[in-house]
Amino acid sequence: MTPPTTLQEALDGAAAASGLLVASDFDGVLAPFDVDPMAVRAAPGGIEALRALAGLPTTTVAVVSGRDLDTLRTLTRLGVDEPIVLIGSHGAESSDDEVRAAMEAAAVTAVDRQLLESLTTDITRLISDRHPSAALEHKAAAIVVHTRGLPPDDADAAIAEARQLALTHSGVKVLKGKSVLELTVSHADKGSAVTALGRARDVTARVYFGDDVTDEDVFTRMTRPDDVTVKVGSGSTAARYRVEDETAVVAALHRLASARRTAAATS
Ligand SMILES: O=P(O)(O)OC[C@H]1O[C@H](O[C@H]2O[C@H](CO)[C@@H](O)[C@H](O)[C@H]2O)[C@H](O)[C@@H](O)[C@@H]1O
Repeated sequence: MTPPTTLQEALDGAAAASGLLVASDFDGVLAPFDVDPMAVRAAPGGIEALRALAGLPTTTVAVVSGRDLDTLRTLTRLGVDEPIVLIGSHGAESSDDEVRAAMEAAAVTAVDRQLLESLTTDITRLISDRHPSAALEHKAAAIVVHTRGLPPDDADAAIAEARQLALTHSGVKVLKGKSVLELTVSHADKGSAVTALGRARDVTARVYFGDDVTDEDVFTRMTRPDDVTVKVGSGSTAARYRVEDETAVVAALHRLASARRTAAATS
């Protein structure tokens, strides 16, 4: 069979799979950025499209994020009884038992928590003494330095100094995201969590939307012919397809839901 050449063809192909996993990153993919991380809201229609997909037969839906699980639930407004899997803290946390079991070896330990505590003390002092206009976000397994909205020189200096300081704490992983430097003690990654979910549900096609470096862990793991990997926005990527922004993601999700509904009705 000729491989699909456009995203639409690829989505239509995935829609006909016997078992389908549809997973999406949150910030910058389902939700536009905001200077205040807690003021973020999902783009209109995105969560509704995920709900529509999750209601279809043999279709697994997940929202995957660097956010804490609790924060992700609050921001997506997805209820605990809804059949949509949440994967938080870059794979370290999940609402799904099988994903949690698969990621157990990467769980945060008491030693990791101690490391995070001492790192947090040092980073908090650095930011309050030298970069008070940068903001800090505290998560279960990480501390995040936020620089969105700062003049570029100030942002660069805050990130560079925080990175230097983090490197003096052996065992801390440094993730450079969009206007953020995430300093984490987690050993998990989104790619392992998403592929574990796909295995647990026995899916034959997987679709993933992501925009940032941590989503590349998913893109590089999803290389089967029927996998559809979609990078949102600019920048180099291992994804097979690209869309411009959150609005295009919502449109793609609705198209996928509609094609899968048709496939289910005719099978
Ligand atoms: O994996 P994601 O769902 O993409 O989460 C990655 C990080 O997203 C958040 O930061 C980003 O969104 C903020 C709100 O719009 C924005 O202010 C920041 O500049 C972005 O990088 C979140 O705050 C981080 O904890 C996540 O790791």
